[in-house]
Order: sequence, then C-alpha cells, then structure tokens
Amino acid sequence: MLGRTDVYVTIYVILGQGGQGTVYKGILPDSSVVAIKKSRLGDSSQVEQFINEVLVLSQINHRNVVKLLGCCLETEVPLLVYEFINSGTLFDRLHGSMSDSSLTWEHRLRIAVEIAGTLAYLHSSASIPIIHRDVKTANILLDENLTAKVADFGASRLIPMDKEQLTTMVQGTLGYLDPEYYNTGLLNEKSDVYSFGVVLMELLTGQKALCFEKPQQSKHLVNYFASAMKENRLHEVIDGQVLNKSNQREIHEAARIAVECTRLMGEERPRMKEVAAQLEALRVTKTKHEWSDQYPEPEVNEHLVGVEILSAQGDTSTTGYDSIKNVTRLHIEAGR
Ligand SMILES: Nc1ncnc2c1ncn2[C@@H]1O[C@H](COP(=O)(O)OP(=O)(O)OP(=O)(O)O)[C@@H](O)[C@H]1O
Repeated sequence: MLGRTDVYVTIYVILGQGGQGTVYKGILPDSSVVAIKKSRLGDSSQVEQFINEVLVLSQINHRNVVKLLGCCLETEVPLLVYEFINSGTLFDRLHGSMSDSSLTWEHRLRIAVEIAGTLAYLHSSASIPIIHRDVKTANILLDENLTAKVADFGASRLIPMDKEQLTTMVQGTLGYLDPEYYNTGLLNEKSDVYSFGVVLMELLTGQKALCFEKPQQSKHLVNYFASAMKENRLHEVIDGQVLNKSNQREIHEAARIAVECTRLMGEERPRMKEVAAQLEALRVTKTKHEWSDQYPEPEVNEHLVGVEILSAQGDTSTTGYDSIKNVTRLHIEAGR
C-alpha cells in the first residue's frame, strides 16, 4: 500500500467502465503504470464496495490476485489504485476484440488451474475465508505471459470463522450466478465453485456464459454443456480451435469437472481445493505423456541389452523416468 503520502498520478486513457465506476490507465511519478478505479460521484453503495475491496485485498498476497497499490477513500470521489495488468481480460481473449487462436488448450488449462488454485486459497488458506462472489471471465485479467490475475473484489465477502454461510442480498452476474444462492440468499463458498464451473465451460467451448441471441436450448452455457455431455456429443460444443487427438482425454476430464462444479445443489459440488488438484493433475499427466512421446521406453530389442548392462553397473534409472520426475516436480513448484 502507498500509505498516507500524496502521490500525483497522470491519467491518460479509459480502460473500461464497470458496475463500480470507471477504470483509467495512469502513470505514477516513478514511471510505473497503474490502473485507477474511480467511483461514481455521490453513489454511497459504490463507496461501500470500494471500502470492502480495500478490506479484502489487504488480507491477500497471492501471485494470481491483482495487487492493490493504494487507495484514496476520504475524497469526494474515492479512488483505488492497482498494478496495471497489460493483456486484457480473459473474456476479451475468448469473445472480444482480442479473441484469436493464440489461446491454446495448454494456456486455457493453465489459466483454469491458476484460477482454481486462487479460489481454493481464498476459501481456505487466506487468514479469513473469502468468497469472491463475482467469478467470471471479465474479472480475470491476463498479464504478458497470459498468467491469470483474479480481480474485482468489490462484491466479495469475508466469512467469520464461526459461520458456514451468510445471508446476503443476492449479487453476481447472470449466467454465472449459483441458482441455489439466487433462490435462498444463503451464500457459501460453493457459489464460487458454480461460477468457476461456468468459466471452465467458457474455456472449453469458447462460448459466452449467457448469449441472448442464441436459440433457447443453447442460450445458457451450463444447460447446453450439460446436455451435450449427457447425450455423448461433447465434441459438438468444444471449441474447434483447441480439440485435437492428443488432448481428447484431458478435455473430457475437464468437462466432467465443469459439470460437477455446476451441480444444482451446492453440497453436491466439489470444493475448490479438489477442483484445483484435479486440474493440476491433468497438467502434470499431460507433461508426462509429452515426455514419454519424446523419449519412448526402449523396445524389447538390442537396446534392452544396453539398459541391462547399465543396471548391472548399479545405475537403475533410465533417462525418461528421471526426466519425468524432474518435470513433474518443476510444475508443482511453479504452481505455488
Ligand atoms: N488492474 C487492471 N489492469 C488493467 N486493466 C484493468 C485493471 N482493472 C480493470 N481493468 C480494465 O477495466 C475494465 C473495467 O473493470 P471493472 O472491474 O470496473 O469492470 P467489470 O469487471 O467489467 O464490470 P463489473 O464491475 O460490473 O463486474 C476491465 O474490463 C479491464 O479491462
């Protein structure tokens, strides 16, 4: 945080307009680029959301959460200052002006792992459990390496340790909103699990969560996706840009996880921790497969003789095996 110092910011472009106000790109005197969120004049509920965001973000230090650098809450128009994330939102990459084929399945799976890991951290590892409450692709920013940064904590809630769920005014975004929370007003971590399931479906299909222009049966991604899964026609809904022979198994498994996350009853949905572990396992297995394709096990022929000679000399490892172990370990470390 910047603390109580006067800092002059040069504002030079509008990045976007959200429910909470306008976001500008700015530059600090030390030349660092920042994003500045400005509340709408005279809207007290927005000021409350700003204060909430400061409260929540000051509890969090995570590489996949956008960093809050400073705030200015006493002024007539409150401001929040964040690190600038320069490659747009996941929504824009998938559906907007930035949509292109550069988002491969490997990128999408890694982004899914990063979001799932971040939500698992918010739900169970942060000092006070946090429910984001507005998980959607428009709230996932991407940096130059396409690393995901979860943003927009204005609607999030800190859950007191002695409470399993909270009664709140229902808030969220259509298409991502947990139907159980919508009907009961009872909020718990499983609402984020539902919204994450929708994000995973978006990554798998390249389609929007809710698309009014589409015919009734494909308007809601969750229903469309779940019936395709049930009727064994998943290939019809998966983004043609990502599906190929070598990733069918992973895509099918990721689709199964997405359907589990969007179950109608919250208690039937998995926890984010389990989801993150299952998706991470898909990535690790993928790396293993890639390595074994590159360094195939020796066939039963004269090569085997060589291996036996090595074994007799006390070296029982093969290149492929050790390499696989190293790669797996590297990925787990990088995922922290
Ligand atoms: N830290 C940031 N770095 C770069 N761009 C940002 C940053 N924060 C927000 N933006 C940009 O500003 C836009 C508006 O952000 P904001 O969070 O206010 O709105 P939203 O998520 O689109 O809408 P809502 O708040 O209604 O959910 C985003 O879509 C994004 O393009």
